[in-house]
Amino acid sequence: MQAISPPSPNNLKTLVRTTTTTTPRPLLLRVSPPRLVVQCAYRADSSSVNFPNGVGTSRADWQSSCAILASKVVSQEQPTEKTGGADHVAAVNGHKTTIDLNLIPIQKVPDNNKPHQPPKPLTVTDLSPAPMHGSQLRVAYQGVPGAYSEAAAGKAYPNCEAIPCDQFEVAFQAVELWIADRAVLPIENSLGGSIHRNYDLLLRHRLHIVGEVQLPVHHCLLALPGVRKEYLTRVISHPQALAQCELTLTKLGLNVVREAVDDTAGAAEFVAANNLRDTAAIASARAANLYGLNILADGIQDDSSNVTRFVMLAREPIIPRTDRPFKTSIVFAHDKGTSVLFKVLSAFAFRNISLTKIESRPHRNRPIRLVDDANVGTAKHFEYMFYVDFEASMADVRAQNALAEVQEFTSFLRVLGSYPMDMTPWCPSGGD
Ligand SMILES: O=C(O)C(=O)C[C@]1(C(=O)O)C=C[C@@H](O)C=C1
Repeated sequence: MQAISPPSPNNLKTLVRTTTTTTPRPLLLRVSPPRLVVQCAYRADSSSVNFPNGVGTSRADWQSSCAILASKVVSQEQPTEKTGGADHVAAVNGHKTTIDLNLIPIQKVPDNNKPHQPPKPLTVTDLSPAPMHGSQLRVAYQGVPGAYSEAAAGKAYPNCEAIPCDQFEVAFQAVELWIADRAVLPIENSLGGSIHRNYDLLLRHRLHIVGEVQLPVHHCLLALPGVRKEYLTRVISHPQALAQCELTLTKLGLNVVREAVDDTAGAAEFVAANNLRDTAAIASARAANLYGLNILADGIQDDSSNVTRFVMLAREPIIPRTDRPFKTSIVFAHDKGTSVLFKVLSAFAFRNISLTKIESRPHRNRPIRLVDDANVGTAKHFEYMFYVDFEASMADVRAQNALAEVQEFTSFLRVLGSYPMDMTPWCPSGGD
């Protein structure tokens, strides 16, 4: 198996930005230094139930504690420092005063199969907040047109204006600064696993998850017209796409260098714009169409039911309901690391609430906990933030009680969102 070249930030920027293609450019914002924003959405009062000895109470204890805790849910959002601000919008495509939000999808000219010249980029005067009435919803996504995230934005919000952003962080900021109304971001893939960057950004920013969409991801191997597999020395794509196609690439005899770039469609654009005859891109059929590439191989994901789950983010949460299936996403931490994990998870198990996802990320504020033992030395435990998705609405009393109990065992708890589950019929061959 070939090693994937580490994505050097400078190279990545160069890859996507030095192209001369006529497609819309992604939105670029200057990103402020990372700050951890911590807020507690649910709290119990000070008369909370304590478990003697920390661990090891019986199931009966747990259940009675659940009943006691039932009345203790207090919804309270702590005021936190706002991330971003108008002053953060400064560097856009290398210019201080110009922002490029070319939003109109490229149309094909039927006879020469070349894209139209795109409309003129928008300027800084277009940075005013979105008009609330009679206008299209503006949806930020990471990548360039033809990216799967753009397709996910279209699935989540048909007829929206899709705003390309060069990084995930920029998509968050676009919503915070009212440049966009929503962001649609990948969070996990059935083959490649979690998109960790977005888990970290969910915590750092104050946006709310207001929905999810699951998009079948159907990858193609794209190259310039006339290029054959035998000519290839390199395959470029988003790291997730490379991971999702690794076995198939090997089966196709493509034991060539893999190189990671910012997004799949950006890879296609790069191959086309630089007339690379030794390089193929993994991207969607739509990207092939947009950038004038041929499809050398179709459906090259290692599993035909390859699906990426995206979350929709907004400045305000939606009001949870109980008349349709809802999911709730939370993040929590505890001073004693993983030792409370069982207690937290049992709060859901005892109420028959199914968990759909558990993820852990390093606790950036306190990554290591030292435990001294005079006899044997010092144990160095890693500390985590735990992300859990469960199948219940926050309007459901079971979920409220479960969270009241969870906060008893956690030093930090935040509800990231309670939102309708994507229940669209299963259609894995649906393509991109
Ligand atoms: O590069 C793209 O086209 C994206 O939309 C990003 C992304 C991802 O981050 O996982 C989205 C879906 C696919 O899983 C591959 C890549």
